[in-house]
Parts: sequence; C-alpha cells; structure tokens
Amino acid sequence: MPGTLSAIPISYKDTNLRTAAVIPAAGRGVRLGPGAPKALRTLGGVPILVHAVRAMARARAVQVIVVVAPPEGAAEVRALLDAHGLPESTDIRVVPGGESRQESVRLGLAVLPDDVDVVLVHDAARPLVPVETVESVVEAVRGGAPAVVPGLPAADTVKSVDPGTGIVTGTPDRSLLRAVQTPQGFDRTTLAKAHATVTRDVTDDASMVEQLGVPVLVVPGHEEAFKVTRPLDLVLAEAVLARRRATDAY
Ligand SMILES: Nc1ccn([C@@H]2O[C@H](COP(=O)(O)OP(=O)(O)OP(=O)(O)O)[C@@H](O)[C@H]2O)c(=O)n1
Ligand SMILES: C[C@](O)(CO)[C@H](O)COP(=O)(O)O
Repeated sequence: MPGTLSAIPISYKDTNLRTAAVIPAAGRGVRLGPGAPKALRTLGGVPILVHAVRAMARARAVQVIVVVAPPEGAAEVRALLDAHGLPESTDIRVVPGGESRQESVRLGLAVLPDDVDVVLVHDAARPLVPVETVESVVEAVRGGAPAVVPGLPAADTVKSVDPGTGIVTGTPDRSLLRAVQTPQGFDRTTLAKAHATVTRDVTDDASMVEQLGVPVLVVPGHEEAFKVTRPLDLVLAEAVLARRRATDAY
C-alpha cells in the first residue's frame, strides 16, 4: 500500500531536534523563457521564491529555512526576503547556489545548524505546495522513514522510446509509476551521506538515497504542488493563487 511505513525500518526521530527546509532557488529557468532567474519572477505580484519560503514556514514543524540563491544573487535574495516580512520565529539563512540542482542542495546542507535532524528539500519552483503535503512528509520522516517523497499517479500513458529512432520500446504498467514532487524529506544523516557519496547526475535527492540502497517511501502528493517549468505553468499558478486569495484570505 502506498504511503505506509510497514515496510520501512522504524527509528522514531527525536522531536527535541529541529526540522529544516533547504530551498534550491539557483536555477535560471531556461524552460520558462527569457527573463530574471525563475525564483525571482513574480506570481500574483510576489516573487515565486517568497511563495515557496512561506509555504515551508506555514508548516509548524519547519523551524529553519535555507534558501539557495542564484550564485551572484545572495544579497538580493536576502533583501527580498527581508522586504516581504517573513515570520521572525523561523531562522532563515541564504547561501549562493551552484551549477546544478544537486550542487545547490549540497551547498544548502553545508550551512544547516547542528540541532537539525530532519531535512526537507523543496524546489523554489513549486511555490504553491499546500501545508498539508509538507506536514505529511515531515510526519512520515519523524515516524521513522529515512526518505519520503510526495507523488501522484501518472495521468497519461507513459512510453519508453529509443532516442535514436523515436520508436516506442515499451509501455510501463502505469499503476507502478508515480510522478514525484517536493518537498522530499530525509533523515539528515541519510541525506548527508547520499550527497557525500553519490556523484552521478540525478534530478532529485531521493534518487541519490535510492543509490545507497535506502528505502524511499511515497506519500500522496498534491496537484497544486506542481512545478513551474514552462510558460503555461505560470498561467495555471496565477489561476490557483487567484482562487486561493478569493476564498482563503491567502
Ligand atoms: N543550478 C541549479 C539548478 C536548479 N536549481 C533549483 O532546482 C529547482 C528545480 O529545478 P528546475 O525547475 O529544473 O529549475 P531550473 O533549473 O531553473 O529550470 P530550467 O531547467 O528550465 O533552467 C528550482 O527551484 C531551481 O531553482 C538550483 O537551485 N540550482
Ligand atoms: C526534484 C523534482 O522537482 C522532482 O520532480 C525534479 O526532479 C526536478 O527536476 P528538474 O529537471 O530540475 O525539473
């Protein structure tokens, strides 16, 4: 059954220690088209990054946030966050990022305080993740899973293709597939080990942990946790945000 801890070795995390969220925000946003770095573009008049930081800060468990800024933009990002009045109870740190997402996350992990034992890694590019999704990931890690990812069933039939010929080579059983999102949550020691040992290029942190042979648990993701990747995603994000502002005093 998806989202169950029964297959995972249980080691409850110490709730006196803190949970941190590392937010990689150093990408350029090439697929979104020309303009400022993606995390600094606005959604409803507010930078995408500020939405993402607020989404993490809304989760009561998250007490530390590390924002990984575009390499030359750490001072600008610090000023931006200060100007947007984020909760003072959250310890927010900003560091410059790297060439790849993987490197940016590693740079963020390097500045975590010692008393953090659970780490979320959340794309700045997923600004509208609901607080319930964040909390369910933290809860599963605190409940003993070393690595947790939110995921959704595939909406389309998926094909594997020979990249040389374009000919379909297979149709994987869709019921076995999940499109995974962020925040991905980890026991800090496990994530640090993955970043210290895995050098192959990957697109998410969970796949680094998988390479260590550590089980990764999938919990239900959320449609509104989608990644702003292409121009149409911005249209959808503006619509979701407008609906929230009209109905939830968001
Ligand atoms: N060197 C990088 C590259 C990506 N990211 C972050 O990783 C997240 C997921 O990446 P993606 O959506 O692919 O963002 P970009 O790399 O900016 O997008 P693109 O590939 O279109 O340039 C984003 O929040 C992005 O800012 C990062 O911190 N450092
Ligand atoms: C981490 C991620 O958002 C999970 O879906 C995704 O892997 C990022 O990939 P991208 O290639 O950087 O868009």
